[in-house]
Amino acid sequence: MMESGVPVCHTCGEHVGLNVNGEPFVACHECNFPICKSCFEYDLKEGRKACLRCGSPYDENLLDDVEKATGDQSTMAAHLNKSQDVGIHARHISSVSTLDSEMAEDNGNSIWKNRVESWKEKKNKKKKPATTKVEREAEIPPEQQMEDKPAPDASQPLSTIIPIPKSRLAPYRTVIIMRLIILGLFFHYRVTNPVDSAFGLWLTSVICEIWFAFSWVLDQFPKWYPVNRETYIDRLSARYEREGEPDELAAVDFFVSTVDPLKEPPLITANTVLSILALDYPVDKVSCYISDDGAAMLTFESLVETADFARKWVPFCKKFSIEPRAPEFYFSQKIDYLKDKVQPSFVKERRAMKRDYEEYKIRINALVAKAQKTPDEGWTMQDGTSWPGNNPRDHPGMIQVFLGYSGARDIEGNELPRLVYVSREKRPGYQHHKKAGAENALVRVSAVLTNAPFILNLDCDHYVNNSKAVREAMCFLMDPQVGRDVCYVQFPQRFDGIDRSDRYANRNTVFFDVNMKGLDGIQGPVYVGTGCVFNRQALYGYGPPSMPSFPKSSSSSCSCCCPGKKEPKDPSELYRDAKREELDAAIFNLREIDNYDEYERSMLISQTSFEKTFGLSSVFIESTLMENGGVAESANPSTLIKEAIHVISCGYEEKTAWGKEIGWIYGSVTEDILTGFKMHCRGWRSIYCMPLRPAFKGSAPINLSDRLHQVLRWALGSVEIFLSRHCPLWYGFGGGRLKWLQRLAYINTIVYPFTSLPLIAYCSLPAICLLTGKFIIPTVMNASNPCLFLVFNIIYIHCFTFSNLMISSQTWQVFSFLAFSFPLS
Ligand SMILES: O=c1ccn([C@@H]2O[C@H](COP(=O)(O)OP(=O)(O)O[C@H]3O[C@H](CO)[C@@H](O)[C@H](O)[C@H]3O)[C@@H](O)[C@H]2O)c(=O)[nH]1
Ligand SMILES: [Mn+2]
Ligand SMILES: [Zn+2]
Ligand SMILES: [Zn+2]
Repeated sequence: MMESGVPVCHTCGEHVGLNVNGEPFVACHECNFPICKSCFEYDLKEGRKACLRCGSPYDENLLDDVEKATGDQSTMAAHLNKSQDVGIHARHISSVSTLDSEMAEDNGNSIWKNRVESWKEKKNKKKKPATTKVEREAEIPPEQQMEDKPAPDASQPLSTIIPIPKSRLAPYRTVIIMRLIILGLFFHYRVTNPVDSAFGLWLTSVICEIWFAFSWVLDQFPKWYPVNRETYIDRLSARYEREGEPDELAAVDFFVSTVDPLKEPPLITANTVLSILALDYPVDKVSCYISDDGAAMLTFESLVETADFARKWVPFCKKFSIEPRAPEFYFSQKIDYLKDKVQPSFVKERRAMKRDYEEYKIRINALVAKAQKTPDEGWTMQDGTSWPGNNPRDHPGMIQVFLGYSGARDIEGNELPRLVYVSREKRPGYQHHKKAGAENALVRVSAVLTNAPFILNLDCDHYVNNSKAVREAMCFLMDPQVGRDVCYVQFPQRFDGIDRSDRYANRNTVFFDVNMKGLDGIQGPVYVGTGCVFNRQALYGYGPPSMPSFPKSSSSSCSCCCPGKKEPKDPSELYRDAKREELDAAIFNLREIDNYDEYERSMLISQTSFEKTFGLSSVFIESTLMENGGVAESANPSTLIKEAIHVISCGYEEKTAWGKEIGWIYGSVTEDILTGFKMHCRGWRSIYCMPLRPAFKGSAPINLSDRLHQVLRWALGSVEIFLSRHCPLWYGFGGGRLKWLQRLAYINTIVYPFTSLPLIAYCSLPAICLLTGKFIIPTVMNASNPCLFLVFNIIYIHCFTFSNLMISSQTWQVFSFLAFSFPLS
C-alpha cells in the first residue's frame, strides 16, 4: 500500500507514484495536476507536452528523460496530431438550418442530397449487416464466448412471464383481505360510537380516516397481480440477425429533451447523447434527436464537440464492450476495470481515451464558462453569422444533422448513428406546451427524416446504463405475439448519487419495484416520462390492431381517437380497425398516383382528412401511412429538410389533434401520466421491463428546495388532470377498454395530492385534543380495548406509507410517533 498522501492520477486512477527523491511525482509544477508517470510518458509519446489543466509546458527535466527514452517518435506524433486537429476543427459546422437562412438551407439540402443518395446506394447493395459477425463476437464478454452454449432457438418466444409463486402471493393477498375486514370493523366502531362531547373533532377525524382508508384501497388493489418478466436477447439475435442476411432489427428514434443548459449541464446532456450513440445496436437503426427548447448556442456548440468526440468514444466502447457507455459515469466507476478484459491493448487505449475525454471535458467547460454572460449584441456563430436563437422566446426553427451516412465516420472508418439538433420555432402568442410540445415536435421531425417504427425518449439527465436496453425492449415489441398490442415498454427510473438513507425519497422504491410490477399484471405500467420505448403507431392515436374498431363517428375527423358511443354491431367488423383500413386505402392511392405531380398528390392526400388530425404536411402524413416505418421512397429528398422545418413551426399544431388526441397529450405538467392514460384507454397494453443491469440512470434533485418544487409540480400536474376532461374518474368509460383495476391506479395517481388536506387536519387533531382536553375516541375504550389501539395504529401507519407525498424515513417516524403517543396520552 502506498501512503495516503500520494495523489491519484487523474487519467488512470492509479496513485501517481514517487520520484527518485521519494516525493510524489509531479509533472506540472504550475498547478500540480495529478498525473502518474506512465500516463505522463504516454502523453509525451502522443506529442502533448503541456499540462492538461493549466496549459503550461511540462517540467523540462522530466521531458528530457522521457524523450531520451522514446526518441524521435514524439515529434512525429505531434505533427500528426496537429494535422488531425486542423481536420477536426474544419469539420465544426457552425451553420444551422433555419427557415429564414438561405445559406443554411443550401447546406441542409446538400446534406440531404448526400444522405438520400447513400440510402439509394444502400438499397442497391442490399445492406450489409451493420456489425459483422466477428465484431459481434468481440462484444460478447469472454466468459460467455467460451461456454459452449446451445445455439438459441429463433422460434422460441422472446420473453416469458415469470409468475410470482402462489406461496408468496397468497399470504400477501390474505393480509390485504384481513386488513380490509379489520378496516370495516374499525369503521363500524367509529361510526356507531360518536363522541358527543367533541362532535366536531370526532367528525373531522372520521372523515379523515375514511379518506385514508379509501386511498389505501386505491393503492392496494392495483397490486393484486404482480408479474415478473424475463427476456431472451440471444433469441432476438438469432431471429433477426441471421448470419449473411441483412439485419432485421427495427429502427429506433431516440429523443432527448433539454431546456436550459445553465440548469441542465451540457456535459450531462452530452453524456446522454454519447451513451445513445454507443449503444449495442446496428448503427443504421439508431438516430438521436436532441430537442433544445432554450435555443441555446451553448447546447448547439457542445453538441458539435460531442459529435466529434463520439468518433473516438463509440469505437472504443464497442471494441471493449464497456458499460456504461456514458464516459463521465464509466470513468468514475469505482470497480476493477480490468476484470473480464482480455485484449492486451485495453489498458493503453483506456488511458488514451481517458485523456481524450478530459480534453473534451475541458472544451465543454470552456464553452459553459463562455456562456455565463451573454454579450449585448447576442451570440455569434463561428462563421460570423448571428445565432438565430438569440431570443429564446422568439426565434425560427433550427435543425442540424450531424454524423450519419453522409456525415463524419468514426476514427476506424465505420458509420455512426445520426445525430440531429432540433430547436422548434418559438413565437410570442403561441403556446409551446413545455416538454410535451417538444416531444411532439420531435415526433414530426423524426417522422420526416427517419421515421423509425419505435421511439425511445429520455430526459437530458438520464443516460443509457445498459447498452443492450433497446434489445430488451425489442424482445417485447418485435415479438409477433406479444408486441402487437404493446404501446410502450417502460423501464424503471434509477438514480445515481443518492445518499444512503435516500433523504428525499428519490428512489421511489415502492413505486418502481412494487406498484409498477403490479400494474404490469393488469394492463401495464404507467408512463413515467423517461426511459420508455414507444410504438410510433400508438402515438398517432390509433387503437391496437387486435382490438375491435371504434365505430366511425361522422362528426369527428379522427374516428380512432374518440371513444365510441356504441358498440359495433356487425361481429365481422369487430376485429378490424377502421382507421387502419383507411390507411391501407390511402397507401394504395399513393402508389397509384406516383405519376401525379406534387400538388395533385397533396390534394389527394388531403381528401383523406388526415390534415385535420396531423396538420398540413403531406410528407408527414405520408410517413404515418408507413406502418413499418422508413422514409417514403416517393418523397422528394430536397423537400425533406424544408419539411422538417415546416413541421416544427409554432403554428403547425393549430386546429389539429396534436396534444389533444395524438402524440404527447397537453393539459398537465405531468404530461406523462396523461399520455400513457390515453393509450390505455384505447385498449393498448404496456410492458414493464427490468433488466438485471438497470437500463437507464438519471440524476435526481438532491437538495430540499429542488425536490420540494418537483413534488409540488407533480402534485399540481395531478390536480390539473383531475380537473380536466381526461379525469380517470369519468373519462373513457365508453370504450370499455380500460381495465377497472388500471383505472383505480390512475385514480390513485391523480387524487393522492388531496390526501395532504386530511393529513394536515389529522395531524393537528392531537394538539387540539391536548389543548381542549377533549378526545376523538370515547374514553371508555382507552385501556380496555388494546386491540382497537393496534388497529387504529396500523391504519394510521398505512395511510402514511402508501402516500406518494414526500415522506422520508424521518418524517415518517415523526408521524408514527404521533400516531402511537396520542392514544396513550
Ligand atoms: O419546456 C420544457 C420543459 C422541460 N423539458 C424537458 O423535460 C424533461 C423533464 O423536466 P424536469 O424539469 O427534469 O422535470 P422532472 O420533474 O425532473 O421530470 C420528471 O417528471 C416529468 C413530469 O412528470 C416527466 O416528464 C419527466 O420525464 C420525469 O423525469 C427535461 O429533460 C427537460 O429538459 C423540455 O424539453 N421543455
Ligand atoms: Mn429531471
Ligand atoms: Zn496514470
Ligand atoms: Zn498545470
